[in-house]
Amino acid sequence: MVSLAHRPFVKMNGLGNEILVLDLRADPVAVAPEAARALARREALPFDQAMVLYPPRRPDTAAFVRILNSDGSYSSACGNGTRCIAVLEAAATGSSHVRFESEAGLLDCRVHADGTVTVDMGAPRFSWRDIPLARDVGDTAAVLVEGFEQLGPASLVSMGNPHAVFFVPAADAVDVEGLGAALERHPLFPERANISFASLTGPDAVLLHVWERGAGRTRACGTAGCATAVAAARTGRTGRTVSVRLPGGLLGIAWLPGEDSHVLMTGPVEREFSGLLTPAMLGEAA
Ligand SMILES: N[C@@H](CCC[C@H](N)C(=O)O)C(=O)O
Repeated sequence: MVSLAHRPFVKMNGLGNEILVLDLRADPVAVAPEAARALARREALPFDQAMVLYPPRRPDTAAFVRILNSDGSYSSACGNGTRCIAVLEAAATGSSHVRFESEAGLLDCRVHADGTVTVDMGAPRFSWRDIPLARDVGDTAAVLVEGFEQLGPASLVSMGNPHAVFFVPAADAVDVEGLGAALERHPLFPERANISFASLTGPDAVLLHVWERGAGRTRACGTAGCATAVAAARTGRTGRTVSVRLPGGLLGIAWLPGEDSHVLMTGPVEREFSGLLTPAMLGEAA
């Protein structure tokens, strides 16, 4: 495996969701799960997701993006990370309209004058095979999860990655770590799942705490914000335009009209610092 030492990185965050950007378009190499885990250590470059940019596979995109969680596993989607790479690409090209491709499909991004970014996150998917679930559970809008019936039904949805959303009376009071870790690996979810706990705080307003697959509790998760807004609208709790407040701040989510319609996510990003990866960060001998 080729070392990543001396490659450039940019450390960013999207509402406190810690994002490491590795642009490998000029010299593409695979990022092994072990390298991701080494980089995510507290003494290296702690991140929730690494967004790794590879040369585009389609002429109408800026890059093909691979996404790694801090535990070294792969994801097909990361909303907060997509806003981060959109801002970098817009700054590099001078264009406010940027498009990427990921395993989940095309990601159309608009960078606004105030620095916020809107990403077209694609259409939610609701069938048990698409999420995926271990078996046909009937209506995925409301599913009692075995062993966790006290939480009430979960709304299950794929935003390119699997999500279970529990609507609870007080999301602030939930044991996110305990329940999230157990539910992430529940047998109902063969590819594990991102676990959200949401409370309605007003008309079309939701408070959200998230346990992320492969990263644990995070200050924000863009795809979970989308999944929660979709689940809230689908179950009649809200309309299709929802404000989602996370510990890291606010996301605006709009699910366009129609069951097959796309979800637009808007929120800010922060660029923190940049540099070159060192052997020490990668856990390699210098
Ligand atoms: N933080 C992300 C989601 C990251 C991927 C997730 N942990 C998974 O494995 O599906 C976001 O902002 O969407």
